[in-house]
Amino acid sequence: MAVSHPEPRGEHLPADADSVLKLAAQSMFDQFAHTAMGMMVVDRDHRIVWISDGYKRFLPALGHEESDFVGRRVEEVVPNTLMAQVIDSGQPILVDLLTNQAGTFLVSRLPLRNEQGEILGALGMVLLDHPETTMQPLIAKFSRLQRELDDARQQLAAQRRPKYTVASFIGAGPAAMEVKRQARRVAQTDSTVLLLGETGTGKELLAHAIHAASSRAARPFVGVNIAAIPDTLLEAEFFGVAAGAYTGADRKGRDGKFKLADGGTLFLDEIGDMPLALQAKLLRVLQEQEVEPLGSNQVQRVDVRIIAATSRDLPAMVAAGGFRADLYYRLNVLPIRLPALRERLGDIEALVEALSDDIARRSGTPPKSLSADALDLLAVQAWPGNIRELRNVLEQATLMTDDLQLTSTHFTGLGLQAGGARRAVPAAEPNAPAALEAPKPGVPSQADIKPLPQAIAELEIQSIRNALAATGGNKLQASRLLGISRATLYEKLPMLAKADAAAS
Ligand SMILES: Nc1ncnc2c1ncn2[C@@H]1O[C@H](COP(=O)(O)OP(=O)(O)OP(=O)(O)O)[C@@H](O)[C@H]1O
Repeated sequence: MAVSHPEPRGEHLPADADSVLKLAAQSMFDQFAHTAMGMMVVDRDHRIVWISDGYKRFLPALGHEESDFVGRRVEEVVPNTLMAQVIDSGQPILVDLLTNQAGTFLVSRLPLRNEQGEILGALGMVLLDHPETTMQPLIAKFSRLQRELDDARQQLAAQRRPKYTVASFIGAGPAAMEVKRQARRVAQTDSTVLLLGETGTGKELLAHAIHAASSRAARPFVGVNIAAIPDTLLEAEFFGVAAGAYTGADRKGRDGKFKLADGGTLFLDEIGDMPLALQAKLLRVLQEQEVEPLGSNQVQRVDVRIIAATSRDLPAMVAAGGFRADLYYRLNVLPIRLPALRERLGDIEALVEALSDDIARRSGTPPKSLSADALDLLAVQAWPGNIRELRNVLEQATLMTDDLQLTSTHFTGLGLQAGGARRAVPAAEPNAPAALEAPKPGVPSQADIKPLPQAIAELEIQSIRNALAATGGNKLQASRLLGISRATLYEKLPMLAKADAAAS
């Protein structure tokens, strides 16, 4: 297309390419600064360092004043912005629509680099502040999609909101009070916390509580049970997968747990089960606060507080070469040891009350009280599975009867014995047919014969129960005894709960 230009008067363009480019860049910037509705500059830590005068008029709608806007991380004060993505990826977003409570805007975002090409930050421009008038159909569709996305994000945030506070950790004895004191103290810091204790002592509950009491409470709490994920998938689960790195389900790329927990807390449950190769990578992430998704050669900055937990003896694992010493010291900054239930039996009554209320609320049944002899019986048990086991026993006793008060008989029926020992309870058979003929001594009667799939399933359930009982609930040890992977054991655990429910 021929364009007629007025005859240049006076100065000409500089002759060398470098100067021409500099001139072009300067002119473009001046032009944009003039015509754009607003501009902002953000540094590589996502903090806003400058906004133009034009931008300031959006501040009231965003709910901020200049003094509490400049200096903040852009994603905290501009909902739905992609400035952070531009900085982290180094890729510009030349034209985009941004919608938030201040309106819908046509925006452009460019990374800012130094002469070595390193990212220093990004420049954001609001090109048009009422694009709906000129781009109506596109905007309508975009606004609908954005609303749907906001709803989905809110639902996700609600799911990730902490479920427990420090007050949810029931117990008023000295051991429980000390745990709560330590939890409140570490919540005030941003350091790594290591929760140590047997299975079922409340490590996950406490991790939620520490997050809820910390300055990160409004940001996500993301939990990963390392023992439940096959080793081959752990790396992708932690660090994510870059788009295009794989075919199939991960083709579009996927954020890892570190990224999902950005700004919040990442709970690494069963850290003692982490394979050695991944321990080295985790250590690097903790030191650098940067992750590199699989199949990408770009790092993403993350700001994550780690709470790790284990029921295993980490110093012994370090000594045996199964856990890296450097990672152990990195994690063991603020250790909290959770007492086993048998070390705080004085809390049983308070725990029973809180757990019974919770069971009643969840099952929609009236809350049940416990007689004194029932409490005495519970107080002499060893509780290898700790509070989780206490809860399961209460749940089974509650579902077994309509009585509003549970007595010791309800619990002896479940195998609990006065001396604290356990009697094996045969699995109930609600649909067992009546005996067809009198059994001959030494020969099984026909009524004893079960369909093979049922017999196999029962044997499987019983073997898993035995392995868990023999290892005090340690799933890794139990899976080793059974000769199956931890992941397979976790897949099978719901069968046990189903069998319990069917038996009661
Ligand atoms: N102090 C407590 N007060 C009330 N409930 C508790 C307490 N401790 C644990 N629980 C309950 O016991 C169950 C097990 O707790 P949790 O999952 O936190 O234990 P854990 O130590 O993380 O177990 P694991 O090591 O097996 O993952 C949960 O239902 C939890 O709510």
